[in-house]
Amino acid sequence: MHTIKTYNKIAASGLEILAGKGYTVDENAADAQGIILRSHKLQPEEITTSVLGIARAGAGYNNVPVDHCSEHGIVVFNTPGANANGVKELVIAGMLLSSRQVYPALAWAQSIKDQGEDVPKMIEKEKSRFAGPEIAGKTLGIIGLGAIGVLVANSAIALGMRVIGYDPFLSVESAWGMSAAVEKATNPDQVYQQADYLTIHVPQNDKTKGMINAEVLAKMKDDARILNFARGGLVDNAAVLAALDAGTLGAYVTDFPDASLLGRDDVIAIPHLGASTPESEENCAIMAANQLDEFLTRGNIINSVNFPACSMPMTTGFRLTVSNRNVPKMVGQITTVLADAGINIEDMMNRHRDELAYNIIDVDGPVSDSVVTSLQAIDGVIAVRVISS
Ligand SMILES: NC(=O)c1ccc[n+]([C@@H]2O[C@H](COP(=O)([O-])OP(=O)(O)OC[C@H]3O[C@@H](n4cnc5c(N)ncnc54)[C@H](O)[C@@H]3O)[C@@H](O)[C@H]2O)c1
Ligand SMILES: O=C(O)CC[C@@H](O)C(=O)O
Repeated sequence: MHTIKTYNKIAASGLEILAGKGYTVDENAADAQGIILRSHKLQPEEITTSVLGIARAGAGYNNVPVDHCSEHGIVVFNTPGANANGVKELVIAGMLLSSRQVYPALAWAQSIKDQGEDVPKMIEKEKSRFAGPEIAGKTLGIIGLGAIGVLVANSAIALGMRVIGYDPFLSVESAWGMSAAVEKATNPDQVYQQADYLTIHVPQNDKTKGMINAEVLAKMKDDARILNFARGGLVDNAAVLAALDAGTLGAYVTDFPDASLLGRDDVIAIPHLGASTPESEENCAIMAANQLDEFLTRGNIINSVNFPACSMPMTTGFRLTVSNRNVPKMVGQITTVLADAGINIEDMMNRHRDELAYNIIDVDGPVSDSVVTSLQAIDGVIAVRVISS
């Protein structure tokens, strides 16, 4: 049976699924076939040649060396939407915290602890320093209308806000789930210019890194508040600090603070708690465990970030999976090897995504080592697995 190596604290409900199916789950495993992790920044040298699949129990996978995995035919999974509600709730809290100055107000209240009977009088006298606007009637701008962005949009509408969102790759699922009251921007500037609150919910990648920079900040209202529950690298912290110092930005709420952001009343620094709820942690762990099990035991790919979705029920007791570069004549060469070995294909699925393709082939009998060697020898084939039930 397979071994799964874990990094970070993965919810027991997910690990129990794997243990219940006979997997060995071990944070010290040396030659695991699967890895489950959360925010651990996985290095290529930590991925042994035994690894077939890696499941990120969460949405963002910029801590996994995906290109390296693709080169070696390792399938990387994430758990879309599984922690979206946890993040949404903290985003709403972040808007309220930054608006009503809850953070400096609480700190001040604690600071007068030794003032004895004067405390109630001081509170009434000083409270006006911490007044702040309500969010109802204000405009929330959202960049990225995926699992989290849509939930935030719908909740903000329910709280009486006007919501304008931008997502050039809006999925059908997001469109179905989003309130019709959400206004669709055709470019991000429309969002930046109108937002009283701006929240970003996009993945961090080469195209989005540093997207909130001095140029964007210059387009925003002077008292706008920015919320970043996506990734630290999306925001240019130096530009944010300069805008806060210049009084051209109201506040910055971030789940990804670095040292430069700490110790200020106008920065609400949260230690990456967006998905730290029992519900989100369990949802992510269960989804990650089930996807890894489906892949390791049946070769089915669900919610991969580098390979195409490809799954079908096992029609025979003998299955082959082949990953290959997405170039012409691969299927022909693979099926020829099987035909030459007298192996009959009962069912087959071939899917591709960008530069990679994946084949599930159910055959009528055992596949010998020499057939596997012939398949591996085809130029463009990355990995071959034999699975039998
Ligand atoms: N703070 C936390 O604990 C926490 C938890 C979950 C997710 N996250 C982060 O939030 C991100 C979003 O999570 P999600 O579950 O909503 O992911 P998702 O994949 O469901 O949604 C991301 C959306 O961003 C859109 N997008 C991509 N590039 C864009 C661009 N340049 N401009 C506008 N939209 C763009 C996509 O089309 C997609 O709809 C994750 O990638 C992760 O980094 C953080
Ligand atoms: O595992 C976590 O706590 C954070 C997960 C979050 O950053 C994500 O991208 O899903």
